[in-house]
Amino acid sequence: MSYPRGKRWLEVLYFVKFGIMILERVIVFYAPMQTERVIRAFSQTGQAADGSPVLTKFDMASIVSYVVYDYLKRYSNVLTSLSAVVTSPVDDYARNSMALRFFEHVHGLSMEYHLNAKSGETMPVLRSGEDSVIHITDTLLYQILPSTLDVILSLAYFWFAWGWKYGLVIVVNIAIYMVMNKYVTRRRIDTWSDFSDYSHKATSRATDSLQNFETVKHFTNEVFEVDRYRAGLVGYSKMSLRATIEDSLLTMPRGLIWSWNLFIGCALCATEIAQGKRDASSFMTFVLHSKQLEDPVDTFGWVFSMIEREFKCIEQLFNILEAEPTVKDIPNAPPLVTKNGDIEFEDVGFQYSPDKKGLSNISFKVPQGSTVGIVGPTGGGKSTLLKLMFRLWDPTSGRILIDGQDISKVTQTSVRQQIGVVPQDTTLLDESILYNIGYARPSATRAEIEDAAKAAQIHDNIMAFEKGYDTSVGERGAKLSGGERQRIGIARVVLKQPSIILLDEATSALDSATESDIQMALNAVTKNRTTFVVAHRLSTVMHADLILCIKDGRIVERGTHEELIQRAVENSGEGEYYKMWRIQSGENKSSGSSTVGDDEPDCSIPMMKPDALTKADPNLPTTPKKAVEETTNVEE
Ligand SMILES: Nc1ncnc2c1ncn2[C@@H]1O[C@H](COP(=O)(O)OP(=O)(O)OP(=O)(O)O)[C@@H](O)[C@H]1O
Repeated sequence: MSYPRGKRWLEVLYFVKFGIMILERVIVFYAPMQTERVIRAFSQTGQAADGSPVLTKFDMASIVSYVVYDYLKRYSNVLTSLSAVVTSPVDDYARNSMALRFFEHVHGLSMEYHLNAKSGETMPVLRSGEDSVIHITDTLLYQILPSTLDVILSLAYFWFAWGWKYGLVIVVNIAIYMVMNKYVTRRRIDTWSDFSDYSHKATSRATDSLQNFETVKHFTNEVFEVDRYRAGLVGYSKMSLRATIEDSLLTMPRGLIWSWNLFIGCALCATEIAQGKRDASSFMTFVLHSKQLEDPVDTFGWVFSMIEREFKCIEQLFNILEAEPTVKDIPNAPPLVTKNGDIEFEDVGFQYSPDKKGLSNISFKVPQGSTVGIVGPTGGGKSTLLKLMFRLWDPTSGRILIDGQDISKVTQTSVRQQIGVVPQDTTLLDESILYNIGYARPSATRAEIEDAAKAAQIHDNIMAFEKGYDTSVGERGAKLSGGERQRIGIARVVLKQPSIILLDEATSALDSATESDIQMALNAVTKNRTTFVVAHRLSTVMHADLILCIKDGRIVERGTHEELIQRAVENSGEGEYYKMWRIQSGENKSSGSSTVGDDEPDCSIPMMKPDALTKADPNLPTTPKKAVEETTNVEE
C-alpha cells in the first residue's frame, strides 16, 4: 500500500492503523505473562491451623489482568477489524491511483506495443499485478513488520530474562526453520510461476475467442474453441493441484521443527525447575511464550513464499511498465501550430523492422486545401504513409513537415488533434451511437452530433432504429453494417473539424449510390482542408490535385489523373496507374457500364482520351457515381 502523500485525512488514517498495530504487539507480548502471574499468585500459600495449604493473599488483580489480556489477544481481531475499517479508504486510494497510473501507461504506449500485445492478457496482468503490489506492501507493513517485532521482543525477553541458553535454542530453531523454508519456497515458486502462466493463458484464450465470435461462427469452430479453452483449464487445474500437494507436503516438516524447539526448551526449563532455579509457573510462561513465537515465524514462512509468488505477477506487470513508447515526444516539444496546412514529405523512409521495409524515398509537397489521392497495389505502403502522418510511427529517415514544422519535433497530441482519420475499418466502442459519434469531441452537444450524422448521411438510418441515437452498437460496432460503421467514422471526423483529413478507404464498404451521397458530404467536409485519400476505386481519387501511385514502398508515379493517363498514352500504355485504370474500366464494362474491349487495352478508348478526361474540373470534384457515368458517356 503506497503512502497517501498529500491527502491529509488519509495520512491520519494511515498512522491510526500503525498505532493499532503497535498496540496489538504489546498485547501479544504481555498476554502469556499473565498466566505466570496468576500461577505465581496462587502458589503463595501459607499453612492453615490443620497444616493444609491456604492462600496467603487472594490476588484478584492477576485474575482480572489475565482475563482482560486473554480477551484482547483472542479477540485481537476486534482491533484487526477496526484497523481494516480504518485502512479501507487508504487501500482503495492506493489501488485506484496505481490502476490509473498503469492504465495511463498502457494508453501512452505506441501502436507497436498494442499490435504485439494480446489485449486479452493485458488487463488480467494489470489487475493481478496491482493486487500483488498492494498485497506485498500490505504484507510488508502489516505482516512482516509486526511479526518481526514479535520475534525480536520474544527473543530479547528469553535472552535477557531467561538466559542465553533459551535465546540460543530459539535462534537456532528459527535459523533451521528459515533455511528449510527457503528451500521450500524455491521449490514452489516454479510451480506458481507455471500456475500463473496457465491462468493467464486460459483467460486470454477465452477472451480472444469471445471477441472473435464471428470468425468462430464462420468456421463453426465452437467445439474447437471449447476444447481449446478446456485444454487451458486442465493445464491450470493440474498446476493448481501440484501447487496444493507441494504446499501440504512441504509444510509438514515445519511442524516438526516447532515440536523439536518445544522439546529442547521444555527439557531445559524442567531441568532448572528440578534444580530449584525456577518455580513451576515459569514452565507455563516458557511454553506459552515459545508457542507464541510460532505464528510470527510461520508468517515469515508463508509470507516469503507468497511474496515470491506475487513477484511473478509483478514481473509480468513490469514487462508492461518497462515497455517504452516507440514514438516519443522530444523534451519540451512545442505543439504544432497550423497556419495553412501545407504538407511536405522530405525523402521519407520507414522500416517496420530491420527486415521489413515500409516506405523509401517518399518526397512530395502539397499546399493547403489540396486533395492527394494515394493509389497502388495492395501492401504497397499506402496506409503506412497515413500512419506516419498521424505519428503512429516516426519515419526512420527524412522528415514530414506540416506548415514547415517537422512533426517529429512537436507533440504527438497536437499533431493528432489537427488530423481527422477515417480508417479502413472503423471500430466502435460498445456504447450508444450518440456516444460513439460524440467520442470525436466529448464536449459536443447532441445537436452537433446529429448535424455531423446528417453530414455523413447516416442520420436517417439512425432515426430508423428503435432507440435512435441511443442504440447500442455492440462490441466493436458488431451490431452495425460495415457501411454504417464507416459513416459513423465520417461523422466523427465531421465533428472533430480537423485541419487535415486522412481517408483510408473511407468509402470502400459503401454501395455506389451511398458512396456518391457520402462523397458529396466528404467534399463539403474536406473543402479547404488538406486531404489524403487512399483508395482502390480510382473513381474516388480521379479528381485529386495530386495522385501518388505507391508500389513496394516507393512512389512509382505521380501527377493528376489526366497527366498520368496522358503519360501512359504517350508511353505505349505503360504505367501503373494506367494499368489499374484499364482494369477498373474493364470491370465497369463487364458490369455493363462500359464497352471497352475485353482483351487488349485499347488506348483509343474514350475514357482515356486526354481531352475527354481533362473536361473534369479539378476544383469541383465529381462524385464517384458521376465519374463512372462520365467514363461510360465518353465511350458512348
Ligand atoms: N505493423 C506492421 N508491422 C510490420 N509490417 C507491417 C505492419 N503494418 C503493415 N505492414 C506491412 O507493410 C506493408 C505495407 O502495408 P500497408 O498497410 O501500408 O499497405 P497498403 O498499401 O495500405 O495495403 P492495402 O491496400 O492492402 O491496405 C505490407 O507489406 C504490410 O504487411
